[in-house]
Amino acid sequence: MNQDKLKEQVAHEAVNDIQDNMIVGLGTGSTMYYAIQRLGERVKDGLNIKGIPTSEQTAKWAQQYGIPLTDFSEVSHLDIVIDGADEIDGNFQLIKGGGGALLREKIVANATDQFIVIVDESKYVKTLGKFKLPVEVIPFGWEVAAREIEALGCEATLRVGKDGTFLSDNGHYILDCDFKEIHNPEKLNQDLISIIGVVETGLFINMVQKVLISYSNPEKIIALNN
Ligand SMILES: O=C[C@H](O)[C@H](O)[C@H](O)COP(=O)(O)O
Repeated sequence: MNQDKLKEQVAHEAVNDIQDNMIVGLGTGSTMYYAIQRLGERVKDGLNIKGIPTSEQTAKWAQQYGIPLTDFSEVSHLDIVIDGADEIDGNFQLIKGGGGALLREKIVANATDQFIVIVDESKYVKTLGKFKLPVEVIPFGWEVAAREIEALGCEATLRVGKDGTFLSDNGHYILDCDFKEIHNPEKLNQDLISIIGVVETGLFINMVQKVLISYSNPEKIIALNN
């Protein structure tokens, strides 16, 4: 089975957890696309929910599929948040931000006690770090922040988009940091966040309640509860 099919299956499974009257955090990325599409079908069939999107792209898809949206001016707690990830390890620690949405994703994930992560088998790893860790930084003086980040033991590359330097939805830059292997994600997160100019990191530490992983051979979805 190809990776897109695995993403679709795990996304559909997660959407089964959504019930009437819930406030739902909607993550970002290609796996979430399938969840948004499926959720839109359920809304069409009468499911009454409101979503909070974690990116402009997700907001567009939600509108396209007829999902009513709300925001933090109306809501302070979310009943459930569903999101993809770039890597997850056996301790439920995550790397996110491959799509640049890590800051809003972390704000939304922090506002629930039901943060559900959906991944295909390729994202479930023994040690985090093969995927370059996205770190969101203020554009002014980003070079200084990058040098301090590199002093922690990585190579930090400024992300480039199709129109030049990539800008997050919040108007910030993203540094993709190649640590190779991250053995103490909690400490690294602390060290990074204490650097002036760093807005947020793609390390999601002790935030996940449940992960759903789709496998191809044999075909199955495994749920791990934290
Ligand atoms: O910024 C993007 C998000 O953190 C995504 O959740 C992550 O990159 C996974 O995306 P995808 O489902 O496209 O692999």
